[in-house]
Amino acid sequence: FDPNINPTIGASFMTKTVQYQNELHKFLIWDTAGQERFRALAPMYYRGSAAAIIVYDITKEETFSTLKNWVKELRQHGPPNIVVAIAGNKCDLNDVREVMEKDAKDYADSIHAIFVETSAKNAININELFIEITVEYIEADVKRMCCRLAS
Ligand SMILES: Nc1nc2c(ncn2[C@@H]2O[C@H](COP(=O)(O)OP(=O)(O)OP(=O)(O)O)[C@@H](O)[C@H]2O)c(=O)[nH]1
Repeated sequence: FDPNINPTIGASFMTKTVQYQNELHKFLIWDTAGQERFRALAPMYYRGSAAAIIVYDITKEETFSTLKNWVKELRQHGPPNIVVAIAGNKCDLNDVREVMEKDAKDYADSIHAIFVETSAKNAININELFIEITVEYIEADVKRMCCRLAS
């Protein structure tokens, strides 16, 4: 975590490896810029993706509304089997919270998305988020394989 990080220009790339059931799973991550002026670039990155993490700021209600637009866009133009996860970030700032955890969780459930509140600053629930995505991706993959074998 770098408190003085500059806003993302276009997109930035990073990797993260998580361990789940004695296997290592490597994520190749495109962090797309949040600013509206870069919005048109996002499809280049989510088009071939296995998962998308949509992040809002629990201290800013408007970021939760923007998130809903991203969900709509992903559903319309993203890969059909993409795993969607919603992260309510900055949960270390609970005293200035504007988005209730229950409201966000109810919304995530309604669209069958993974939901966690995170703090990039205090490293809360970051690994858990990636583990949940790993589990959902593996389960979906197993289902796909079973369908292929059955047909
Ligand atoms: N308190 C707190 N501040 C955070 C946390 N995560 C990010 N920030 C701060 O929030 C600001 C924005 O963080 P960014 O990572 O640039 O946010 P972003 O949404 O990726 O922005 P773009 O790069 O423009 O897409 C920075 O000042 C960060 O230091 C967190 O978990 N807790």
